Parts: sequence; C-alpha cells; structure tokens
Amino acid sequence: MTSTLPATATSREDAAALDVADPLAHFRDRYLPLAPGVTAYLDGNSLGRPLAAIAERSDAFIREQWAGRLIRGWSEGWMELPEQVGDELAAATLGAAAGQTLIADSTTINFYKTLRAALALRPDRTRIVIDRDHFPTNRFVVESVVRDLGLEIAWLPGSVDGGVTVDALAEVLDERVAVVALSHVAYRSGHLADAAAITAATHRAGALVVWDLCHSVGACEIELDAWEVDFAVGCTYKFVGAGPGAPAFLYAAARHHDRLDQPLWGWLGRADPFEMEQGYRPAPGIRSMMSGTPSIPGVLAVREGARVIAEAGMPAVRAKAVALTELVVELADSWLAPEGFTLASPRDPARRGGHVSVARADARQVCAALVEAGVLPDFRTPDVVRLGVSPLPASFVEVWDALAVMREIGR
Ligand SMILES: Cc1ncc(COP(=O)(O)O)c(C=O)c1O
Ligand SMILES: Nc1c(O)cccc1C(=O)C[C@H](N)C(=O)O
Repeated sequence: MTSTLPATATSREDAAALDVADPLAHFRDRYLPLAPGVTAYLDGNSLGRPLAAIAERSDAFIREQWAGRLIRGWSEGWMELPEQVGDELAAATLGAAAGQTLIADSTTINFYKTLRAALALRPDRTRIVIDRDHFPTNRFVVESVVRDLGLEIAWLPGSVDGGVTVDALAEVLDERVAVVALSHVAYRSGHLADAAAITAATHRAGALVVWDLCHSVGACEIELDAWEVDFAVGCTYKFVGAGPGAPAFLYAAARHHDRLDQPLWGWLGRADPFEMEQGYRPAPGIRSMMSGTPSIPGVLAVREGARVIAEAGMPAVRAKAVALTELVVELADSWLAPEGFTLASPRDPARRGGHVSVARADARQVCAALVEAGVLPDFRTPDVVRLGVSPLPASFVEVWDALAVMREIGR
C-alpha cells in the first residue's frame, strides 16, 4: 500500500511547510530551471521538464560515442539498449521482470503492434473493447484494425461516466471479446482504473488485455507481472521526462513470447538481422517486437528518467503524486468551485492518477490567460483545464501559487 503525505494547506506558509517536509524535494534541483516568465509548470503529463542529466549526457554521447565511435557504436552496445533500458524502466516503475520490455517506436506504433499480437493469440474471437473517452490515437488504431480485419468494437462509456470499471466491463465481456484495451489513467479525467481487477475479469472471460500506461507511468504504482497483464505500452515524455518524441515502451508478458506474432516485420525484429537473409524469422523473446532502428539518444534519455524514478522509489513518488493532487483538489474546492469550476477528476485519490482536471465552459480562454500569466496547464476540449503535477519536479508552493493565479483569472 502507498502511504500518503498530508496535503492540507490553508495558507502559503502551510504549502511551504509541505515542501520542507517533502522527502523528494531535493529532486527538484535535478531539473533545468523553468524558463524566464514561467512561474508554474502544470503540464507535466503532456511533456515533462528536462533533467539536467539528459542535457549533460546527451552532449557527452554526441561527442564521445557518436563522434568518437561512429558506426562502430552499433556493435559496441547501442543495439542492445532498447532491451537494457526497457529492463531498467521495468524495474524502476513497471513491476516487470527483465526480458519483457522494449524501448522503441511511439506509443501509437507500439499500441498497434501489441493489439495485433494480442488479437493473433485469440484468432477465433471478433471483438475489441475500448472506452469512448480513450485517447484518440488508441481509438483510431482500434478503428483501423477493426476495419482491416473485419472485427467489431464493443464500446464502454468513458471513464467520467463510470466506464472503465469491472462492473461496466461485465456488461460487454463475453466469448466474442478477444482484447480489452484501456488506459490505466484516463488522459482527460485522470481516472485511475483498477488494472489488476480488470485484467483478472478479462482473463476469466478468456480475453487478453493491452494497457496504455502513458499517464500512469512515473505517477502511479504499476505491477505488470503481479497483475498478470498480457501487453502494455506507454510514452516516456510525460512523467518519465525523456523529452518530446522520446521513444515509447512496450511490454509483452514472457508467457506469450513463444507465440508472439506482431504485424510490422522489420529487419531488427528478425533473428540475425545482419545476415540480411531472405524471409522473416522472428528474433527470440521480446526482441521480435522490434521493427526498425531505435533512437539511441532517445533511449538514453529514457534511461535518465528511469534512473531518477528508481532512486526516488515509486512508493514515495506515488505518495507525492497523491499529496500534490490532493492539494489541487482542496484549492479547486475552496477557490475555483465558487467561481463556477467543477471538478472533472475523481475525488478519491485511490482512483486518481497524477493530474486533476477542472471544467468550465470558457476553459480555453482560462488556459490562454494562465499561459499569459506564466502558469502552463493543458487545455483539453471541450471545457477542461488539466493540471498535471509531476511528483519529482513540482512543489507544493508552485501548486498554491498557480491555483491562486487561476482563482484571479477565473473571477
Ligand atoms: C493515452 C495516450 N496514448 C497515446 C498517446 C500518444 O501516443 P504517441 O506518443 O504515439 O503520439 C498519448 C498522448 O499523446 C496518450 O495520452
Ligand atoms: N504527444 C503530444 C504531442 O506530440 C504534442 C502535444 C501534446 C502531446 C500529448 O502528449 C498529449 C497527451 N497525450 C494528452 O493526454 O493530451
């Protein structure tokens, strides 16, 4: 169980005291400072802030390894990095044993590959379950796969409408369902699904799961092996902080490796790629999920993000995510609700990820005014201001000050 820090702050001094008591406060110094004119960064879950180590190590990589080793780098370790760093991220934050995680491609590509691999394991079934409020890329990939393979979608209501629960799933789960593909944390509402229970219910119906962990990795505790997840994907540029467009991760449980059949056959997923042979023969294990050349600077940035999470420890990171989001909810209740904002995220911290959304019809204008005032949130259509509080770089005073600015703007 995750312990939670008390978040109650009724004054700015209280918020400052929470920062003094925060065991993770020193991690803030690991990040490059906010740009001039920016006083609060609450967009941590679309793009995290850069670690200074990424700037330093990528410069060293370019000078020493790229310039120094040139093409020799591939045979001197770069080729193995997607699996090595996958294992590091898995140990730091995915609850997954080695040999099941790769860092490569984008979430969209990895979602496509894992979805097709899961479908290939249930060839006699015809349905994919997703929810209405799933991130657009996931909906579009599912819609294209359904079109291409002649399957159908069983829609759950969105997370805000109670869709991503075992009870809602029970309404659609039957022997036609091949795959249940949901987000662990919903991108708009921040709803945290009970991944263990949903995975177990899915398995009882004979189907497989593909979890999208984009918004939970680095903010929520994840136990892929213990939950017996089949496949999972996620990005590394939000709470992991590996930078815009950094490669995503992909998890495929070891028990499926002898029958992994992914749709994007590329040379790096083949056994002995440098033999340049005719015909595709998959590489053993998780390597067969590779397609083309991975971005090595990107994979190395993921390593830095994984390292800092491992050092802080996920229980402490999660405790701070809960404490920060509790403070946002408290301030939203006392300062924003009287101005007509409504909470658009779960009130129960056990069902909430690392961000809090508040809704008001003029959210777009509110977000524009916040940006103007140096507070960077996310606007999500049609009416949501999404406040991402990244546990390692964010402070309680930063949240207090940002919400104070928002109260003024909202008047
Ligand atoms: C749940 C979810 N899945 C996928 C993505 C995006 O995938 P990609 O990195 O391929 O653009 C995002 C955000 O961009 C997301 O929130
Ligand atoms: N991936 C992004 C991008 O390339 C540009 C702007 C935003 C993003 C995001 O990550 C959006 C994000 N997944 C969301 O939940 O809204």
